[in-house]
Amino acid sequence: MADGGGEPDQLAGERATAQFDVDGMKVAWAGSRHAVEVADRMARLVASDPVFRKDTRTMLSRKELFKDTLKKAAHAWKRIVELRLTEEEANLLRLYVDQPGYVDLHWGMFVPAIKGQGTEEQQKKWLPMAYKFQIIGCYAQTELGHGSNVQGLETTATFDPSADEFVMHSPTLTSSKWWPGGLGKASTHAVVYARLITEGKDYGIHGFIVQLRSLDDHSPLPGVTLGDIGGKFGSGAYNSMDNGVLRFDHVRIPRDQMLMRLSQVTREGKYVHSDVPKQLLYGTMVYVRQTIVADASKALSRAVCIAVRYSAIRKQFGSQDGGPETQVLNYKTQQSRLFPLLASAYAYRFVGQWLKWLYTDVTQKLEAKDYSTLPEAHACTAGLKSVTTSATADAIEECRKLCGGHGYLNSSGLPELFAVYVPACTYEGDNVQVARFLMKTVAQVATGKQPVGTIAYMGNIQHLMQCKSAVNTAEDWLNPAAIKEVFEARALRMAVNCAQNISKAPSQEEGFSELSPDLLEAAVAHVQLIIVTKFIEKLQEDIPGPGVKEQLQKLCSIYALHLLHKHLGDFLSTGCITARQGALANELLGKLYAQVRPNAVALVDAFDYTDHYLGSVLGRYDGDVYPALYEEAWKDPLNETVVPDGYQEHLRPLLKQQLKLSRL
Ligand SMILES: CCCCCCCC(=O)SCCNC(=O)CCNC(=O)[C@H](O)C(C)(C)COP(=O)(O)OP(=O)(O)OC[C@H]1O[C@@H](n2cnc3c(N)ncnc32)[C@H](O)[C@@H]1OP(=O)(O)O
Ligand SMILES: Cc1cc2nc3c(=O)[nH]c(=O)nc-3n(C[C@H](O)[C@H](O)[C@H](O)COP(=O)(O)OP(=O)(O)OC[C@H]3O[C@@H](n4cnc5c(N)ncnc54)[C@H](O)[C@@H]3O)c2cc1C
Repeated sequence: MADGGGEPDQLAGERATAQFDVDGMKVAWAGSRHAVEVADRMARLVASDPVFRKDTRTMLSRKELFKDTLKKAAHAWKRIVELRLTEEEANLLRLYVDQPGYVDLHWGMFVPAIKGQGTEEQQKKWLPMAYKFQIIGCYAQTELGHGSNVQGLETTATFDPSADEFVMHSPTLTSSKWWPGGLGKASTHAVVYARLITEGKDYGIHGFIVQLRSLDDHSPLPGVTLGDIGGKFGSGAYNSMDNGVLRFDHVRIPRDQMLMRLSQVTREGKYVHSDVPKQLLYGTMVYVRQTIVADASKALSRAVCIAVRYSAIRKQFGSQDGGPETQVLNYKTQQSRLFPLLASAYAYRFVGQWLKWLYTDVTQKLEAKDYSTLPEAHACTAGLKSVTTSATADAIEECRKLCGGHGYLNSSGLPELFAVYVPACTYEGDNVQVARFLMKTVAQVATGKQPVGTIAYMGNIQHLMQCKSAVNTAEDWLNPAAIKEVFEARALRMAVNCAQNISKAPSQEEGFSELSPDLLEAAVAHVQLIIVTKFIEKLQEDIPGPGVKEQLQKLCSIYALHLLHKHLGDFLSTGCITARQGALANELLGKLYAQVRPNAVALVDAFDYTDHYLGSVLGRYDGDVYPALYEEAWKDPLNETVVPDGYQEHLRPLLKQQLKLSRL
């Protein structure tokens, strides 16, 4: 037993109570036995390499942190090349290095933008250089004056037929590119979004590949002003990233650096639009939003892993007769706050896996010039991105609170995790696009068109507008069909209500604007239905391993029923359930929490995170929390001297003066 009541063996005891096969759950979480093996190997590779240490990261100055990020990125690349890692392995290695940096944007947005919007010829020219890191790229879309409103961007790319070149220019202060990651200090190139002007006409926003820095000495090219936009929220955290500012003063680039898959400018300056839909301009955002959903489950599962393990270690208050103190995980309030987050981590994981499949499917269809599923892919990625990121940010903060005071220490890993994660709510936009898609679908259903995919349920309008839930006992809520029906009815009724109210407005745009808060709620209901449905569908698959499916069934019920409890107002006001049925759902939740309790530690073990990746003294696998907390404190630079800097100037004179006064 450790000093002061911490019991490392406590977690071994917790693991012994698990009622399922943890290895089987690891496979369900990772997606396949192969995925577990690769992830495990890459996580250990990173954890055992001293260059990837991150335990003092929050104590570094911004400059030190940035240099450390450059070092880690270069070292990661060296290992990738030396070990001839596959793309899958390399992606995982970067994930476990766990330090935001220019490489995220290079691989995550620059390369996909060229792949999605470049012609075959352009891909052949630029991608090999990007793949070998002969150039470093970023994605320069947002400006000081406009972020969400992409059509409002002001940077211009004016074609000069006499030189066969585009002239890139920043005409106003607000047209300065502002925010792009990797732009400030690292990138040599960018995909820049600018208004295309040719033959005196403005054709709107298009993408251009622009070289920004010399490949010899990294200095900005003539006419290019570059810098970092300054420190960001939290210590360590996203400050490792050089989010940047960029201005152009009549910078010339060759015509063939306009990304020309969607539209072209001819040698004479004629603008030609191809048969590819113009929405593909936003294709990189669909791609990256899909990865952001997958990242949500990673961030959430890390926070939950820390909070569950620590809650099993931490004890507060004894029994009335002076018996042993209670693990805080045994408090019903702790369970009712923590277990829905545990269930959400699994729910987001499975919806993320499905979304990856959807994206791959859409990409294959686009290659075959079938654009029919693009609107649904856009709505799903935008909606899921928005719902999962905001819930995850809230959940990380909730996990911090669930760890009490120690959760507020940097060494718990939770403050930095929150600070790194929270901008995910902001970048890549909000939910309004989903609502537009829903309103279009409602209008199409009214004309008799049968919707497909995630909106197929809307075709069942006759039933869903009128049905009443048949739930009569708490256990009836264990039936996935009962859950699905009420989530579908709620989402459809909220969408139809919005459509009806919009139709009463003087114009559709006014209706949209007036009802946008309600539209947002309808969009959230639709997205929550998708998450619940994909979890239920996952359970229809063959899931090997004793007890694994049973645990997932419990988590699925918890995920859905906690949403029902949280949004009870929606379910009641749309008449989908009665107050009694709502109370029964809550009753079942309490029972499910008790059933999850003995499995909680094993359920977070199934995430298979190394202590390095978790980066938390509270979430250690061995549970030896108190000695680690104690040891971490002494590493703080403030403890380098016993008497602090500043004592002679500010403390000593004060104390002496007070002493003199008291002697008077
Ligand atoms: C690697 C990890 C780190 C990530 C770092 C983050 C990087 C970034 O932040 S990059 C910058 C991201 N920027 C944004 O996300 C901007 C957010 N803004 C939006 O999404 C806006 O709503 C935006 C741009 C779609 C509005 O576009 P605009 O053309 O004015 O609007 P709109 O008329 O609504 O849309 C036009 C059509 O395109 C469709 N559409 C919009 N977006 C997409 C899309 N991504 N894919 C397919 N179709 C789309 C709409 O549904 C609409 O279709 P229809 O005409 O059939 O109704
Ligand atoms: C850490 C970080 C990294 C980033 N990386 C990149 C990058 O690599 N490349 C890049 O180009 N950009 C990047 N961005 C920029 C990011 O994409 C934008 O911040 C984002 O799109 C939001 O735009 P904005 O900041 O202008 O907010 P605004 O659009 O000004 O939004 C402010 C508020 O207004 C609301 N709002 C805006 N329009 C509407 C509307 N039509 N209806 C209702 N409400 C609305 C928003 O929801 C928000 O609440 C990054 C941002 C961050 C924070």
